[in-house]
Amino acid sequence: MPYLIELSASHNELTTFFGFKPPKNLKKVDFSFNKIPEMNDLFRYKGLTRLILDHNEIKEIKGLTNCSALSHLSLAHNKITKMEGFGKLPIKILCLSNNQIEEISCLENLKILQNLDLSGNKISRLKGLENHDLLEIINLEDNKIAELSEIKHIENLPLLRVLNLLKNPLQDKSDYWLFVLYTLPRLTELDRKKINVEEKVEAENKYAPPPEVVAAQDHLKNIVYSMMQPQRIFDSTLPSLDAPYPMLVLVGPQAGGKRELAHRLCRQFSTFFRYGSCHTTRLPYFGEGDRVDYNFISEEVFAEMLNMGKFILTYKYNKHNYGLTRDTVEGIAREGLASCIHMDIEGVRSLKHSYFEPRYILLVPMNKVKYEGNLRRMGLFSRSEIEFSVARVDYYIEINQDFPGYFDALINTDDLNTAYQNLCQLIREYLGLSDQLGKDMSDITDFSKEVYARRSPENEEFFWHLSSNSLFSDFLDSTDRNYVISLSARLLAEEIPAEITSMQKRREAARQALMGKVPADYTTLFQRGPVPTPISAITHLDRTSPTRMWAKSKFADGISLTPSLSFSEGSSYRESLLMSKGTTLSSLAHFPGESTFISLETPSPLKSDTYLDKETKEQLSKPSFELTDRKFKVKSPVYQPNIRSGRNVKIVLPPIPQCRK
Ligand SMILES: Nc1ncnc2c1ncn2[C@@H]1O[C@H](COP(=O)(O)OP(=O)(O)OP(=O)(O)O)[C@@H](O)[C@H]1O
Repeated sequence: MPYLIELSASHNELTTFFGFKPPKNLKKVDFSFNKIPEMNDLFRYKGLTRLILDHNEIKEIKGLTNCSALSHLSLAHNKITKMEGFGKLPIKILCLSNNQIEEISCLENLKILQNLDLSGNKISRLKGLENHDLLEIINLEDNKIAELSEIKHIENLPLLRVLNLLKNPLQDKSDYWLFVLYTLPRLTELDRKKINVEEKVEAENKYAPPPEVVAAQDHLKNIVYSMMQPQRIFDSTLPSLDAPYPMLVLVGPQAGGKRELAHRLCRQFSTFFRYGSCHTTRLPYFGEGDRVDYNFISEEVFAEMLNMGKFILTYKYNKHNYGLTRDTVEGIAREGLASCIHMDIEGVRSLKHSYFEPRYILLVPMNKVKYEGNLRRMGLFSRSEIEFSVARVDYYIEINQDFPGYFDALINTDDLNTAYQNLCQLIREYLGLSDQLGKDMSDITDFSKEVYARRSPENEEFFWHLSSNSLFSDFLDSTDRNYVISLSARLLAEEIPAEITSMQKRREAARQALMGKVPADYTTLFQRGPVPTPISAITHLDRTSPTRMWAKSKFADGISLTPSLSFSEGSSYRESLLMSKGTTLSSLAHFPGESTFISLETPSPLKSDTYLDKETKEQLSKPSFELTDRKFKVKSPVYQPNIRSGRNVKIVLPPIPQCRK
């Protein structure tokens, strides 16, 4: 049969094959399911392209070296123990499944191999599969591959699309799936399952998360851990809900002068800012003080603090952990001051996810040669660390260019003194301070006190004149702006059903709490520990009864309360804004002066709270106190005023205007 092209002799009892003169054109041969124990030398079968010898009793691959056209060889279900005898054949499809092979070998010359089936063997390593640039499909099901690290042998196969590692011990590894997807990003099918895009993104985010994801995860983690702790109203929550707590964040590359500038700034603007020291697990550099520059802590303490929900943000730099704690910020806010903090860009990314709206000042040494020299002179960093830090200069500049507005200002720190002058100028502008005012910061508090002390219905006109011509105008304008910005954002944003339900629940809980009703179960769920009674913050008052406390307050001693929002129904919005921004009944209670009239203030959040319904507002605005002949008498306590700690220490927090994220 000289023209025979295809021969199928499967399912017989043949013990040998090709014991005849080969037909010239024979290309495809199937001798599967026979009893062939040994392969003959096929040197005469040069035209053979496909040879199937599955389900025989062959122990050794041999006799193929002259089959120069063989592209498909299948020897499944035999007794082969070694991969050998392929020579330089142009094999594209090789099936050796269900044999007794322990090691992948002799494949290096199969340069155009595309499909390899080694399932059902005893293979434990993937070594030997490298450099097969055309390999698209690998089936290694039911083998003994146990280590995820084996995957690295196939990670550079550019065309690998389908991989089967089912029934291998490495399947038991918890991160097997995502690890393989991350290591072999070009796969479309793994373990007979199509891979979807979400899984690929998940794998990428797990093993090489982009910085934005790291920051988002950090924020998420810190929020969750902090929510697991007893909840309280933070000192940094300003009475006007629309005004963010003022914060200044200096950001820039390592040892670029952030810390030094922050300290100098806080010294000069001590009536506005307090240095907020981050926590770190790195060792102190020469000259750095514990709790002065950083809080130096061990890895264990850091981890514990993290779990206890202490941090607002954390980040890693140079293998060391850094974090800004809630306590740091609240401690400063309690004193009525703004926080001045410095951190790396990683921290900023996380902080930008929070509700804080700081001013971010980028401090960059533009002269990289000088910066490198500074780093070297410090003698603290290795060569690679210095190179990394210098490279980060461009990184910071790129972020600033690529994301306009990401930082509020950029200051060149080549010369620290000039940088400081520029920084001061900037801060004065933010604070709305004229040069003259800025020169004597210590007067600010007195000045503010004076303004407030003079306030009364009689001199209201003077007050407005003053406030519209001084730093307070900036203060008010900024509050207005914040209000408008946040209001428009709120109006524009479409809430999803879950958000709407959540808001309704929160409003209801707030309403009920304000009405004096027992909070709903879910409210108490979060209050594991004793929830601080707002009133307890006023330490000089009787704690036993809120009502008595008010009655026994300093009025009796002749100290007056200046009206706040509680002239309320008739009071102007402008007034409300002014008074709500940190000027509270309790804070003003410290200033002696004429007691013109008194009424119990409605806490400013309530006044500005657009969520309250009419009925609640009316109830809340009912005066519970009355002044007759400068005497103070309790009528009926409608609710307990929500006066928080920290609200009564300083009058005005620095008016950092306009939020920008
Ligand atoms: N442009 C500069 N010229 C001279 N010295 C500088 C300059 N910039 C920083 N330094 C010095 O480098 C040292 C490190 O600065 P600093 O601690 O303020 O940096 P940092 O940015 O806070 O660093 P880290 O992020 O590591 O805490 C300080 O002694 C500072 O005086």
